[in-house]
Amino acid sequence: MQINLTGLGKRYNYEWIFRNLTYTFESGTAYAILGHNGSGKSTLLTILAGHNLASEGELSYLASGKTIAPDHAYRHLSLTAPYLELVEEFTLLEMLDFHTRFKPLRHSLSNLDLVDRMGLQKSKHKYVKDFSSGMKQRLKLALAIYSDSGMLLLDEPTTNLDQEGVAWYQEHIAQNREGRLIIVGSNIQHEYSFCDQQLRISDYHVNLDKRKP
Ligand SMILES: Nc1ncnc2c1ncn2[C@@H]1O[C@H](COP(=O)(O)OP(=O)(O)OP(=O)(O)O)[C@@H](O)[C@H]1O
Repeated sequence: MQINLTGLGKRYNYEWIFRNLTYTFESGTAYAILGHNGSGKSTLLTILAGHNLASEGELSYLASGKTIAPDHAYRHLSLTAPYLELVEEFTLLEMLDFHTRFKPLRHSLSNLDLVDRMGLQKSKHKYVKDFSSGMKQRLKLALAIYSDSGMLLLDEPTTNLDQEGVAWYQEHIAQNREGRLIIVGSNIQHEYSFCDQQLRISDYHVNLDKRKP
């Protein structure tokens, strides 16, 4: 997998969030998108995921050397983000049945195998709405990490996780990163410490001072 960005820019109304972003993301590499609150990390991730449109520039996806149409990119990626909701009315097993109908799991794992990997055996018949916030986050992460996708986009992946949950995240990423393109939006070291490359979104902010005569 490869994502190529050329002169990418995004603005909301009259406010440019970033501009002139030219960058290549490649399989086998993990990237951290870094920046302070409100700097545009989530905005860039939603554009990469095809959930949001750039205001200028070009974005292209390649799989095995072939161009993928942007509206088909979702087939190759999995995403987790604080704003993405689980189906609260499902039990854990119902949630996994629903999800894996659209996105099968990697390594031919069964849904029960995934329950084991999450360490949520005792909660398999519990409604998602009754999960703690840390259990919900672990479920969201597991669905993303264990989906059979070449691109893994993780926005603030350890939100609501305690120390044990963070260790679980690090362990399962390490076991499932090989050959994949991973992009983490974060400003917390333990979320992106495994990443090979760092992209500072603030390097692409429009510096208004520079435009003054
Ligand atoms: N739909 C929207 N309409 C208008 N402005 C928006 C919209 N979404 C985001 N913004 C603005 O874009 C900027 C970047 O927001 P974004 O959520 O991408 O930042 P972030 O780096 O992910 O922040 P955080 O670390 O707080 O999650 C902010 O100023 C935000 O208010």
